[in-house]
Amino acid sequence: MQTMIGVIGGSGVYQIDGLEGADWVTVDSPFGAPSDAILTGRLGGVPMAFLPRHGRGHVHTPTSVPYRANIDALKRLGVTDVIAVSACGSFREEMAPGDFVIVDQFIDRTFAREKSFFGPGLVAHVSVAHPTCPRLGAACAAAARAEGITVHEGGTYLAMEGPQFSSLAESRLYREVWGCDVIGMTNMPEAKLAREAELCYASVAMITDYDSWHPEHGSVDITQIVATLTGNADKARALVARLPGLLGPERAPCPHGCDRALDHAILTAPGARDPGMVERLSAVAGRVL
Ligand SMILES: CSC[C@H]1O[C@H](OP(=O)(O)O)[C@H](O)[C@@H]1O
Ligand SMILES: Nc1ncnc2[nH]cnc12
Repeated sequence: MQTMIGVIGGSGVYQIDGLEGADWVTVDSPFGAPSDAILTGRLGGVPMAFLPRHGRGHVHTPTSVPYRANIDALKRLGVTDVIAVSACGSFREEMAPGDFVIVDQFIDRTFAREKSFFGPGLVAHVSVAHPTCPRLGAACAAAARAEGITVHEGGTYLAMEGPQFSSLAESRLYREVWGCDVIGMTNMPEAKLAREAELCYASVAMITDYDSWHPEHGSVDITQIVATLTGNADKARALVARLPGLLGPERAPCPHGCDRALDHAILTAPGARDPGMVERLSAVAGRVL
């Protein structure tokens, strides 16, 4: 099978450079319009698709990002591996602004978003015990190291609804009681939906600030975040440029089973399935429907 890398660019990452045959394509999805057109092309001989999560010009809030349409559209284009690049606050002294963290766990505190492609008439339950792909995460870590980026492998991401940043009490709770490492507003339900769509998903958290727990840094300051974002975005683009060489054009089945997540997940009997739902899920779940 052929590799196709999908990159979801977060705050500050609205385009990537160097794609051969670069073309912004509009992809229709039964789940609505994606955040923007998708930049397609080839990098290092490997097909790539880039989608700015908030749209060019940053028009979507973390709540209004059309997560289902985005993942469905990437799947329709043939993407096999999704790299999510996201600005995050840090709960750890040693995870400093400018560092990257390869996230491997999440606590999902979002509450105002559609979290599944499935529903009445087509019910499915996938496991997200291990919501990211270790193979893809290791490639991102290797790419970061090759670029001289300080990278921490493994970390728990607290996904909050936003758009306001956390209170001091919330920040302390997430850090001291729940043991989280970073905080952001967008990787959930994105990671859950990628798993439902049988896509390998890795999350690269780019630290912009210390959230509000840090006694010497005080409240989260958006001006400081934006200043750090610019440097982080350049590093993220350099990391992405390394991925084709690390992943290669040919792809074996995922050793962790991300691409087979739906093997036993659908509970609705074939004769009881809603034909409209089956049609809507033709890209996400077509392999097993
Ligand atoms: C720019 S600060 C808050 C904003 O940045 C992050 O977005 P993304 O994850 O898309 O990089 C965070 O989740 C908030 O949406
Ligand atoms: N401190 C923070 N909290 C939530 N999302 C963020 N994105 C960047 N910094 C953040």
